[in-house]
Amino acid sequence: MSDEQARLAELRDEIDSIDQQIMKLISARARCAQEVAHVKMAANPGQDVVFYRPEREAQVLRRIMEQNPGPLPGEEMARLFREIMSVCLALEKPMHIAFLGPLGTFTQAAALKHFGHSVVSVPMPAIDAVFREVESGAAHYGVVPVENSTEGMINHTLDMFMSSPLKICGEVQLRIHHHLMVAPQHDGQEITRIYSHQQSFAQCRQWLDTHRYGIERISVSSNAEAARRAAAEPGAAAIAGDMAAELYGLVKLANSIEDRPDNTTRFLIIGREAVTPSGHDKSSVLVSMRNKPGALYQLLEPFHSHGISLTRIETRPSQTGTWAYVFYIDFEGHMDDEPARKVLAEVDVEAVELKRLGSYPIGVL
Ligand SMILES: O=C(O)C(=O)C[C@]1(C(=O)O)C=C[C@@H](O)C=C1
Repeated sequence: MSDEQARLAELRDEIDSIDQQIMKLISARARCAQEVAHVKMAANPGQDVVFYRPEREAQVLRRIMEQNPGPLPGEEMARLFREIMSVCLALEKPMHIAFLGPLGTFTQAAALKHFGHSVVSVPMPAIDAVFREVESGAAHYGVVPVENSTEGMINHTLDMFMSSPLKICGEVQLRIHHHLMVAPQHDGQEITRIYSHQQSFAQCRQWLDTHRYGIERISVSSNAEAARRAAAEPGAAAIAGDMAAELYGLVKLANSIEDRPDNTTRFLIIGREAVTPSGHDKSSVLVSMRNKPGALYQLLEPFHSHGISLTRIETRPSQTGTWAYVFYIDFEGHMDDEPARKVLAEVDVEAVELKRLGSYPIGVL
């Protein structure tokens, strides 16, 4: 045996022994999670127990990132623990997560990034269908896109909150990489049309104008649908992401063709229960103000005087009156925190309607 072989054998023995320890520790952790489930059930006999605790998960992931000794990057270490928690939660109770489908969309990728892979992810045909699935109790939580760094807000999602009783329980951001892809059996053939979602076309406009100018662009309901068509039709290509490429077995002709390298979409997790403070939270409210001079000032002034930072304010037409508007506001902190309570009490006095959409941990991964 050469020196190299001897050293490799020694290191592999060490890895085997470490794996053994990791396995024992993960099993011990899983038994703890099972015990947590028993405690939760005993404390709420006969009730619909909430097993998923977003605030606790965020705390665990933050601690892992803070204490990670390296050489693995903190985010990679947290991703491993994301999956460990996901499988522990599945032992307590398998979670059904509705998402804006079909299979292979970026929303599915976001759902798996947020909840880990040990959930049952259920594709829905539209954003309102995701809301309905969670409202009816058929799914525990839902995942919907809310904004893209290139294209702006997804108004359909914002508008759903005007009528839905659901709460926002979390957020997750996903870097969006678009690829131009074709079916392997059609690779090398002339491309006569490209399928994609209109948002993806918008995010790749410059690249397409430069590299595939003049080829017909056909908007379809999702990137995954675009990939499905490209898989079946000669002469067709799709712009879609990795999940869709994998699902339909497509080959990439060009990688990461989005015009902006930081192209990111933010998704919301919607559920039926409010989330308790995690220590690093964000809140969302919808406010409808009287249509009079100074209304916006009156709305924003309490946030300023109590030192609360707004992270977003969007205006949407109200669904009840012509030229009436509602403000969709995100701010730092949890609604149960004293300053936020005071602000919302003051806003409530001036507002026609104040709807608390939820407080939730700021996305960790
Ligand atoms: O702490 C809890 O309440 C648990 O159920 C345990 C645990 C975990 O594995 O750490 C699992 C699921 C919850 O979403 C949060 C944390």
